[in-house]
Amino acid sequence: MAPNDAHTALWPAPHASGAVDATVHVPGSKSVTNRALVLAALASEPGWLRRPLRSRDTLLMAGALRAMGVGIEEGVGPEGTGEAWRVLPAGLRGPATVDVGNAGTVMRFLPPVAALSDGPVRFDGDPRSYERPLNGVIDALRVLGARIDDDGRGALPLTVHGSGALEGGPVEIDASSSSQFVSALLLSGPRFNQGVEVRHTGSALPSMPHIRMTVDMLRSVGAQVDTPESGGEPNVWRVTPGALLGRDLTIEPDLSNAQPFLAAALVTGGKVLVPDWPSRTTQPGDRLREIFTEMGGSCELTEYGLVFTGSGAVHGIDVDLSEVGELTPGIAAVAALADSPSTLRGVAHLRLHETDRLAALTKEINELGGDVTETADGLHIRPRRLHGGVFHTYEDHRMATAGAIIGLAVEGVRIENVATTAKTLPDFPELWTGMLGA
Ligand SMILES: O=C(O)C1=C[C@@H](OP(=O)(O)O)[C@@H](O)[C@H](O)C1
Ligand SMILES: C=C(OP(=O)(O)O)C(=O)O
Repeated sequence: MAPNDAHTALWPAPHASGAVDATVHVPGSKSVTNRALVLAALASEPGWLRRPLRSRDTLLMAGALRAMGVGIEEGVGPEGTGEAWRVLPAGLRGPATVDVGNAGTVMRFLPPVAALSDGPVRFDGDPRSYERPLNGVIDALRVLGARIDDDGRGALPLTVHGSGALEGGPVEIDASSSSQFVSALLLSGPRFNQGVEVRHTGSALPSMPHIRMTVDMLRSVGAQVDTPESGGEPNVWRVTPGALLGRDLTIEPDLSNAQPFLAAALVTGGKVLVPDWPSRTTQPGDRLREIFTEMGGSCELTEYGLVFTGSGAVHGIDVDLSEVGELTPGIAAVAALADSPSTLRGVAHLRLHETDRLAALTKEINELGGDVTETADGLHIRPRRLHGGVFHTYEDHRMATAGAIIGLAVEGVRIENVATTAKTLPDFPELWTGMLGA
């Protein structure tokens, strides 16, 4: 295949001839892997990441940290089992160049790290990365003492002129367009001279579980973090300055990437086991147990993992997805196959994700004969009999997996650029056909 053919190639989405019955080993979490890499890079001693996700977003994060002088070596892990990365923190260096691709975690989490380096760090990325909001991070870093050159749009490309340290202290931001602004400032906060106090001042903050993930992971490497939940003021997070420990961390499976496989059990009336589903987690994908149960399935968390079983019936749902926005494309796909209408709410910020997900889902499901309308903050989905056709993906991994869910139930769906799943799940086509026993 010529280099650009992958972008226009059409993948015939497999149609399920019966109920699926499979065990699917889902690779590590993108959000946990990229936080673990940042925290290990900022630590005062080496650490291990076991079973890290190796996908475009996490390889970009590792590459960027290496460019700033951090050692990230291939290893087999302290017990000699499983793939692992050994992270060797070092004085952060500039000049360096960072390619963020279209990874929200890389473009938001790394400018604060770059502010701690001893020289200029240039950030650039895919065309879409220029359109994704970064103003919360840029403005906050300037208030906290950083020098940043950008073109004044509050977005990429930009250069952070690191001076070896950052003063830190209190800062107000409007993070209503992305929770990643808050996570970004908290993750590097222990290394700022005064730590950091982040006060969110805008309208509702999305993706709260991802902020809890940031706080949990900071605490697990020894940081002191005060949060609204720990008795602090609403919308205020405070991180005390201090050294971070190097940890030996095993990365949980990516529960948002487990979504299409659970959806397969739901829409085919089958059964899927996802091994190593954590019994306690901050990942938003854990909410699927409740959401897909309401949509017609049932699940059991066993010693082997999560067993999700479809009943043969798929019901519509009325749900606020503001906390778990990244689950929207997969839920919309299932809702398009349901026996009653759905309303998905609280996700206006998805217009600023990998693509405008509300517009993309509406257009692509309707082009297969569906009846979806956009609302101010979500989607109305009235199920209709769908037909085959091309499902465009707009370089959005979750559009590709949403199209694959529909393809299970609708013959003749062809997914454009299924390779875009490499952002977080490079093995998707193989895992999908493996699940179907093909
Ligand atoms: O911090 C994270 O790892 C993420 C936070 C969320 O971002 P938004 O708050 O921008 O939706 C989520 O959608 C994204 O997939 C991952
Ligand atoms: C919104 C997402 O990614 P990002 O980390 O690029 O924001 C996502 O994975 O659904």
